[in-house]
Amino acid sequence: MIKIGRKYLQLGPVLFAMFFLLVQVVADLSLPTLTAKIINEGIAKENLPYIWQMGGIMLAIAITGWLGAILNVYFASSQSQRLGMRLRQALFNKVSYMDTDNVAKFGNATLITRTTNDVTQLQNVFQTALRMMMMSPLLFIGAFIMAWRLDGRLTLVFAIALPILAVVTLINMRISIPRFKVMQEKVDRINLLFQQGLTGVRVIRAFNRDDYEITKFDDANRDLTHNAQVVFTTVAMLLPIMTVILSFTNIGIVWFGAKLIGAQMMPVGNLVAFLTYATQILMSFMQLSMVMVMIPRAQASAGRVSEILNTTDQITDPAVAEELTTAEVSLDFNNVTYQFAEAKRPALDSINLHVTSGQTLAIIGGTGAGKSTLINLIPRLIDPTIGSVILNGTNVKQLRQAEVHDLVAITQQSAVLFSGTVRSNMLFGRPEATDQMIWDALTIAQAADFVREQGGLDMNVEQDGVNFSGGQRQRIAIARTLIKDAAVYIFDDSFSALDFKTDALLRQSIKQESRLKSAIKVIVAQRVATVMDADQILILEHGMVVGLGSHRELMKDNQAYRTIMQSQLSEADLEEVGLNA
Ligand SMILES: Nc1ncnc2c1ncn2[C@@H]1O[C@H](COP(=O)(O)OP(=O)(O)OP(=O)(O)O)[C@@H](O)[C@H]1O
Repeated sequence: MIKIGRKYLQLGPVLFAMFFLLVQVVADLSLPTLTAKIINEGIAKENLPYIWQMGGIMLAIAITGWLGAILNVYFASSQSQRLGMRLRQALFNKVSYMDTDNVAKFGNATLITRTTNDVTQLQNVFQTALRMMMMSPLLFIGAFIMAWRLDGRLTLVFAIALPILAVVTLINMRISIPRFKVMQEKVDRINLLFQQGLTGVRVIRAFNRDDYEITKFDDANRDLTHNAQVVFTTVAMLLPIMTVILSFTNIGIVWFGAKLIGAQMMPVGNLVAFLTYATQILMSFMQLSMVMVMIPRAQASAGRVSEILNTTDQITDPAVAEELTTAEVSLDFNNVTYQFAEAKRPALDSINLHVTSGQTLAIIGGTGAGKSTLINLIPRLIDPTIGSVILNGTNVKQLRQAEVHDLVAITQQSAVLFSGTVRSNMLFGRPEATDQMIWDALTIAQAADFVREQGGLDMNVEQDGVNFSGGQRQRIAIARTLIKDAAVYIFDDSFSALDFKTDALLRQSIKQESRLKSAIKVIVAQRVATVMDADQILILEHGMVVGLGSHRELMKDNQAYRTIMQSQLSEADLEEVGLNA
């Protein structure tokens, strides 16, 4: 937590906050003594000029203290808000560049809780630190010294009151601190269930699991509520206990004070001032204990936030990046093997590929064969466990990630659209694109007609593109990939949501578009019809290459390819390609 404070707070404003706090504390501590003086010297001796003079001084001190308090709150609040703002930004930046593996390891729910809830905890504790945490010890010690100066004998009352208060506070902290610490994890769980419930709402409904999900959420919600109730009730109980202790302390002070006054050993004003100091001592002690309860929770939040900020990514820019020396487009896989961290066997095993400018590489294979893993290696979303991926003659590991991302355009398996308009989604692919360029890309992707019909480029796109059909979403996502000026265009099973005719038209348009002529196209597909006219067809099975060649070559001597053909094409189609059913 201290590290976070040192990194995100500004020294100047923090010193100002401390200074103004000191002004307030000095004012608060001097007023009771002046009250004693006014009573002892002014009221008791009926010295009106003295009362006026002292009254004026007290008013000036009160106003100074009040200004000190306002300015302290101003600096404390602006610093803690600034810390929150910068911390949220740092987290967002970190997550934006984080390895996809790390993002998956944390999970969306906790990343959101940590960026919102945990940062708010830290913001609150720093706000409190710059005020209460500094004020309470100063006030406690200061009031004790002032009370001692007024009458050392009366301070013996605290020898009874403070130990009782300390024991009560310790018990309170022992109950509340562990529960405060786990609070964030319980909020995580709520977020996770809520997110899952929202994204999976259709599946849940289709399987009639609404009650099950609702019960699960209810359990988590009750758990959080119960925990919070215990914590806050325990902390709240401090106040009435404190009031009782304070009342008994005051009774003790008045009792002994009256005796001292009766014996003419203490003036009346001192007793009045002493009572005020007693309140300040006990109140600041209680405030301090409440702050102490906040610290472990904030410490837990600081740990959770730092865990994200300190995550080391496996995929980083090289210390000295290489420059691409050629504009010649090519893609090579040299003996590439990839194994997921916890997996028993590689998802890809010894893959060798050589694709040249203008070629289309199609990748076909069953579910889990390793198709997505293979294409994720191209834009360096993951790095090979063994071997290398060479783009335009250079190992992608030697290039800056931004350069690799510039060279590769990709449409993921599930089309992701952002809330905004069709235009804003398209500009995501190419910020400087004109309307004409956008329409051209939409036309190639067979999306122009329905976009025109449904409202044009300014048509609203809702979050996740829910106001489009699956096929329409897919086509806009493809258009967004096509508008980019890239060396390699990748379509990860992106044509699966399209009907046969649109699929064929789209591939035809991509082939004819002169801008895309020299680029490499990588098409992952399940349908043979989609891959048949590719220059190279790669057949993957359990991460291994079981066939690589053109349709004609594979038809001749590749049993795996022939089997896929037989399983997918009609008898008439098989006759046409020379295969009997
Ligand atoms: N994050 C992961 N951790 C561990 N194993 C994984 C992970 N992602 C994928 N795998 C495994 O790696 C293998 C290849 O997965 P991949 O997603 O590349 O298959 P795919 O051919 O694209 O499948 P599909 O056609 O179903 O999308 C599978 O056996 C899968 O279970």
